[in-house]
Amino acid sequence: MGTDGVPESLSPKYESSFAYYTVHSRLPVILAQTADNLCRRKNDILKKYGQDAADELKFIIGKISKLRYEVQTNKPMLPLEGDGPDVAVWNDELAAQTAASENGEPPKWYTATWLYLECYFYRALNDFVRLAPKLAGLDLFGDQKRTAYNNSYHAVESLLTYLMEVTTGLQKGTEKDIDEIFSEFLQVALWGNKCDLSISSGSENSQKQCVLEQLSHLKPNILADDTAETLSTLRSAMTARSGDAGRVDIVLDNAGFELVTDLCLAEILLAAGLASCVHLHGKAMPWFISDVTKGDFDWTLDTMCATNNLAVSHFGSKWKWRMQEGSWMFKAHSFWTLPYDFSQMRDRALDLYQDLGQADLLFFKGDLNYRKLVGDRNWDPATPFCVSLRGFHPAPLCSLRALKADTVAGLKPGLAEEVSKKEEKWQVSGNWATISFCRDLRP
Ligand SMILES: O=P(O)(O)OC[C@H]1O[C@](O)(CO)[C@@H](O)[C@@H]1O
Ligand SMILES: [Mn+2]
Repeated sequence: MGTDGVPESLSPKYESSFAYYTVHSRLPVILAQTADNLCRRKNDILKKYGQDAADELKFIIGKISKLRYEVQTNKPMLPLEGDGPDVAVWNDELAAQTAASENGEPPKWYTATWLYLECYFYRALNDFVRLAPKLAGLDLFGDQKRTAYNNSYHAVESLLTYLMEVTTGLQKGTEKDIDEIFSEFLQVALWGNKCDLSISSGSENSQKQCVLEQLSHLKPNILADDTAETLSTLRSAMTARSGDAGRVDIVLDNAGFELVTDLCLAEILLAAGLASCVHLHGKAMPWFISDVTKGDFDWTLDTMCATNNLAVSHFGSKWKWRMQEGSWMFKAHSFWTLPYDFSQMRDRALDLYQDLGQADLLFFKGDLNYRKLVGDRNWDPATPFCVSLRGFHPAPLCSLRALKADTVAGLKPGLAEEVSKKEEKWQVSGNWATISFCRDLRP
């Protein structure tokens, strides 16, 4: 516990931690597979970017192998060399951490904080691409993300067929209870977070079964469920505006099946009259393998439009239309791909903090967003979720997360101990989840 009452940051310096396992076993595998993918895709890439980009491709592969060596041998992190509006921020942060360290040395792979080193890892990969101007825009994980969507296509079909039924029912006014629908689609978006590519070190990990059939079976694995408070806060905000629905934001996580589940939630919010517009926040660069960029978002809608399943193509065109008419908006602020936790947002990106403050409700999807919400710290799991936010509160917020990192707050006292008896690796297996809400920071 630090002097400020906030527990220590997670770090690979603790050998039994998931952070250690990540640096030791996951990151080197991700690098080897990324280099391997580039070699295998060489012909396709050169067809797209031109044969004269061959040297640059070789250069990137060389940089990736060098990074792998540096991670495995615990070398210090190096300043970024490429361009990008965030380079100065990254290099200033590296200099600040170097100056603040006991021996005046830069952070190293096995001793830095986990959040910083893992964010640096993905930013460094992007740096390599930025140093190769002929390959500008190349997404090192693009292929894996598209494969993940294609492999989950049957689950996408059943989910969107069901969404069509529900939204048609809502239009006719004969639908089931809105509370029930909201809760159902919240759980769909929650479990959509089970299948990201980073937890499986980039290997195929897509949703094969229909998620709807699994909801009741998965329900006991939701360790905190603040669905009712989330919905009632949304309704109170509307009542305060004499019934007018307002803005809801979704801070997205992964492309593929999870993105479709998040867009279903966005559609339900509008169709049920719980929101008048939804702002979707994606990433400004490829991030943690599967995170959604604007390119992934557009590809998903285009691919949906081109399929011959009625429901899938219907929502593909409807969602494109939503983007055009403005009931949906896609944003990619550079703060989401910086190494800071969200308690630092107000100081580092006041514009984003103020923008989020315009919403009635914020959804934060996934594990990394959760880690950034709680500062990636070693909390006692019974710490109230609002306390773990350490002052971050632009608007009422709800996190939907499958546990894939060893940090959690907001659980009832004793629950963590109970679950650990059922599954030893419960904090990182993705089998358990939380729906955690914070209305305001006052106790
Ligand atoms: O896509 P998500 O849910 O943010 O998960 C990202 C993954 O990356 C990590 O944050 C670290 O590798 C894990 O905790 C998690 O498995
Ligand atoms: Mn992710």
